[in-house]
Amino acid sequence: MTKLSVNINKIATLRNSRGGDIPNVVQFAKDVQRFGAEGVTIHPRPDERHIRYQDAYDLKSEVYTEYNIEGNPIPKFVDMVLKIKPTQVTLVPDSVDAITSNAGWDTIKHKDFLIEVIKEFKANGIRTSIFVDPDLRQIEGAKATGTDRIELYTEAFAHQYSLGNEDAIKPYMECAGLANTLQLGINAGHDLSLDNIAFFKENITGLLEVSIGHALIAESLYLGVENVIGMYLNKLK
Ligand SMILES: CC(=O)[C@@H](O)[C@H](O)COP(=O)(O)O
Ligand SMILES: NCC(=O)COP(=O)(O)O
Repeated sequence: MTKLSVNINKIATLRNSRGGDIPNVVQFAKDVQRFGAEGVTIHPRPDERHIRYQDAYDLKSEVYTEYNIEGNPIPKFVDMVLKIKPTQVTLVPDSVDAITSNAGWDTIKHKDFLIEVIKEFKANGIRTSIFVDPDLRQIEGAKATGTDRIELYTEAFAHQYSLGNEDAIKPYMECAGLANTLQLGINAGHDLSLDNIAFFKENITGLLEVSIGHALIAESLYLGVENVIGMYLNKLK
């Protein structure tokens, strides 16, 4: 079964745009869970452009499904995650000024660093996942870090699929096959949408979780949040 984790970054973007507390991020997280989401994902960036560190603390008591905090493991981020102890932490090698996540880890070059930071999170009972490109060498490197799971970075698939290129799924299928052999859990995310999620899901064996935000929030502007979450859940069955 593939769990749907709703990334609520863009709710925070809208909230911050007027300087107040509308829409309320915590209430939105409560509502998406009530509508059937099986997880809530946030990605507090160092500039707090959308999710603030305080949001991460505020959400802890209200997320009763799976709580996934994503980010680059800079000291401030690591400290915050160790204090909150979410269900899962997803490590993403974002640069501070990145407009959005745009690359997976070089799990070979950063092996020693990842081993240490993953060990610390696991010692605190936090499930670990690392954001990776669909590259077999990176999957092998991920196994060496001791991570529980990988998150396949799906932007390349989403873009090519939107152009009609279904072959773009092939690297992801190969990487999923290797991950299953290595007993690495498989998550996926970035630019997944109502248009591409069913095709992705049906081709990826062992997909445990998808985290979806940008498209889901945009689709909800037209179709409604509860309706859209139901549509994703149906496509993930
Ligand atoms: C890692 C990833 O692709 C997403 O988790 C990320 O949260 C998107 O960040 P923005 O919402 O800032 O684009
Ligand atoms: N890890 C991916 C995520 O949380 C949401 O990415 P997107 O759907 O906003 O592109």
